[in-house]
Amino acid sequence: MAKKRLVLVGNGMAGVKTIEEILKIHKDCFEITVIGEEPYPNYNRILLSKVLQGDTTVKDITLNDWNWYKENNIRLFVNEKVIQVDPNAKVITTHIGTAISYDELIIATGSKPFILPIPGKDKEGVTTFRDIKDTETMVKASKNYRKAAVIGGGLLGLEAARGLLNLGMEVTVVHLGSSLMDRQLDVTAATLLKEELEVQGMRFLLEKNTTEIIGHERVECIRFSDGDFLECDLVVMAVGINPNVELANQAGLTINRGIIVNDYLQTNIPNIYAVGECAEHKGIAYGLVAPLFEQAKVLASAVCGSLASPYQGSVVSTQLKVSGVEVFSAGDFIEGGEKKALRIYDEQDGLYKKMVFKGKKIVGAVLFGDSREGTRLFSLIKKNTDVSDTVKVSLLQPLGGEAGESVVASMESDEIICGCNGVSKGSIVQAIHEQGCATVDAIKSCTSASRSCGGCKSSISELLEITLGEDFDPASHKETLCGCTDHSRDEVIEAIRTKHLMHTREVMHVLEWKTSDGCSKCRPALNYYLGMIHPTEYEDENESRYVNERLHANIQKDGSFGVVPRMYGGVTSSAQLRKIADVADKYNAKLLKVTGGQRIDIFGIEKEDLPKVWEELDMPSGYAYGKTLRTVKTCVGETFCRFGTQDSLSLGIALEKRLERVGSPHKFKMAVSACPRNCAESGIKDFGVVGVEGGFEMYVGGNGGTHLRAADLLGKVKTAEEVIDYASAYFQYYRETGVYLERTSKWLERMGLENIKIVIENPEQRKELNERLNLAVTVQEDPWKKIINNDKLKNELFESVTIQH
Ligand SMILES: Cc1cc2nc3c(=O)[nH]c(=O)nc-3n(C[C@H](O)[C@H](O)[C@H](O)COP(=O)(O)OP(=O)(O)OC[C@H]3O[C@@H](n4cnc5c(N)ncnc54)[C@H](O)[C@@H]3O)c2cc1C
Ligand SMILES: NC(=O)c1ccc[n+]([C@@H]2O[C@H](COP(=O)([O-])OP(=O)(O)OC[C@H]3O[C@@H](n4cnc5c(N)ncnc54)[C@H](O)[C@@H]3O)[C@@H](O)[C@H]2O)c1
Ligand code: SF4
Ligand code: FES
Repeated sequence: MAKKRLVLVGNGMAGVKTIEEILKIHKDCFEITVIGEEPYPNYNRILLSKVLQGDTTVKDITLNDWNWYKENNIRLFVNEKVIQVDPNAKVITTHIGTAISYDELIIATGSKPFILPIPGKDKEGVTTFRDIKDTETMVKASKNYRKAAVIGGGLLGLEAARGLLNLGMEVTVVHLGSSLMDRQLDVTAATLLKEELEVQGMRFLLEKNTTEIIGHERVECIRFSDGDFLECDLVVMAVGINPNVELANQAGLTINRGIIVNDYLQTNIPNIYAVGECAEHKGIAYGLVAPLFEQAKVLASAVCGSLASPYQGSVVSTQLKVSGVEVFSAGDFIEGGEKKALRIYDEQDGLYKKMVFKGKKIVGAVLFGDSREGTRLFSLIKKNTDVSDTVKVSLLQPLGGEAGESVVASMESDEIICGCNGVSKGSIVQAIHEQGCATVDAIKSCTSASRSCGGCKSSISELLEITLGEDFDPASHKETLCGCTDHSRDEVIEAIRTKHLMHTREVMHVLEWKTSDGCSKCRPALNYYLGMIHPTEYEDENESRYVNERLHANIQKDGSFGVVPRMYGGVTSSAQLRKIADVADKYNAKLLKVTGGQRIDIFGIEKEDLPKVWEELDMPSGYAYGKTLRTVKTCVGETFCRFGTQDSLSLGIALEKRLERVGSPHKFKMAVSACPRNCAESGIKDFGVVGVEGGFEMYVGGNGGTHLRAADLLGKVKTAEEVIDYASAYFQYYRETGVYLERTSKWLERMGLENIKIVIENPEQRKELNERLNLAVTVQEDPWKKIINNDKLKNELFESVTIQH
């Protein structure tokens, strides 16, 4: 008997997933034809954000390559757009006249980005962000132009903006509403998100309605309804999507927003189905892959005539794919009426967690700053679990109770680990036991987990470790420096040393980086490692640093900057205070604030005024923005305090002078207290000193921030000189062995206190560490002075801002 002819229009994520599911059920049931308008085989659209951000390449996001179609006897037509369906003759026709008959037809034409219907929308330099072509347009623009405006502060707009920042552009996100990601976040989470992204260098214009795109051939600026302008030479529209129903309309299918389908994805015309973003089920057209893949499974069963369970709609969860930001949102996250919220908000550390309950059930959640509980909460929401017997706040802690315990370990077998592909913990454990999967890639091949957004990779890796126990081979789960390379941090360091590599580009070239320019993760890390290894030869690459370090000041919420001059040991003078007061008045500072590190922060300085402020202050930079020694906090000590046993002020000042300016993997905070009353809080510092009878105790690995940790005792010495000797060796050892962006609290736990002690207590090694640190110290120069004395640098960094009124 001749096989039935199955035709798929749309070679995208939902359509091809349906074909994969069909092949799993009946490999040879159909003669399959796929027609796609794009010129590529099926690729992972989700990862275009990662391509733009420089974490992967177009080559690496193919889901099914050309061979896959051949191997499965699928006829593939690319670069062809289907323009007609004749449901009576059961024939489709493409724009170049290819006519194909079908018995069953699946329409999976996805969505079209919404384009604001405003004058100038067709100008050169205006793009959407939907496919490979758009991504390439943006990458190309970033090579020749500098100022990008992203219209739309939703998931897509923010991921695009992060990518453009990584490509070196100045990026302003223009958003219509008053808070970002308004479809996924409440106002508190959106505010925290905005603050975090501003720190990363993104600018925002909220409550702005774009009315015109202005320019000759190419965009030069955009105009808003309130009369303001924003200069830009690239505009990315990310203001939502509309189901692509053009073809369905022509075919006579019933349409609302999308193509109306029933619980088996059938349209109103027999033998025609719709799946993915183009389909509308019970009034909803979904825009995330998890529900679309659920639809694909149901449709595959239905088309194959298997007993399919009906599609009943989906609860969705989202995560923003921007490194350094953890945001999670699921279900119905806005409280009110019957829906009651439970919130935890740690304002100081920027952690926010909210659950929304309706009766006995949890119906929605928002997490900011720490999204580890997202998988569990989403599972409870999806399963409609009765949580009335649970202490609700415990839902935001790992099940085992112990903070830090693995969330994955405490998950039930039927809980979902890979949200995109609907793969449970049980299925992954089964693949490990029964199919011998021992790596994340093997799990991906066997179960599809981690095949889409990749957000579940770390959980899968953890599950492998838990399940395989001693058989777990960490080498096969080697953590690479970032997605641009297969090399780990240690391998990169080794290559820099042995091959004497001297430039980030050289490292990328010699180690065959997968991206041409690296990304926001590897560039700053390479810049640090190169400087640490070749202190006297390497020339720091300012452009590889994050914005605060590049501009040597702390960017604030409103785009102005905070300036913190150095005050050794927290000691100042009336002359310094007068200068600070004068500068604050002259440059309209909005706030003068004593910081937690005992320094004065001058807030509200405009970017272009920074060099003048520094010049007039005539004080060294306090490095409040730097990955280096921040401050040495001191108590007044024996000179003034009746309890003091040591001179904490002199020691604090000496330590600060010894270690200042030298780069480290992350910020490094110190304190010296002159007695165990510990007024300088030495127990929560990276290196803290406490004066005791007959000497000093030295404490290490403390942290008073998000991951609160009491410091461990490193040892006791008799003199201030010995403290400086130990502290310097400790700092240098951290510089040499720390992973970039790893605080000492984590580093210490990774290395083990005893192992660190063996090195630091060894006089020979301590001497060598000090010598290597001396070398790094010799090349340090005050960055404020350097910029003041260099007109070129000054102009490059501090030219005026782009927003005009
Ligand atoms: C940059 C970006 C990042 C994203 N990140 C995430 C994420 O992190 N998580 C998540 O869940 N979702 C994410 N999404 C959304 C996700 O990619 C989509 O939901 C998913 O791709 C939709 O699948 P689809 O098959 O319905 O549509 P598509 O993948 O768009 O496929 C439709 C295909 O049909 C083709 N086509 C259309 N009309 C015709 C025609 N007449 N003839 C022939 N071919 C035609 C189109 O060219 C296209 O290739 C992201 C989207 C983008 C753009
Ligand atoms: N990480 C992820 O899950 C992810 C990433 C990217 C894209 N996506 C999906 O891709 C699709 C498209 O994303 P999106 O962000 O464009 O859609 P969206 O609808 O989620 O967000 C669009 C945003 O643009 C704003 N907006 C609307 N009109 C505007 C105007 N005139 N000026 C300024 N802002 C305006 C809206 O308020 C909204 O916040 C969505 O389905 C999304 O879920 C998901
Ligand atoms: S730590 Fe001791 S010496 Fe220092 S101020 Fe406090 S009480 Fe005085
Ligand atoms: S959660 Fe997206 S691939 Fe697993």
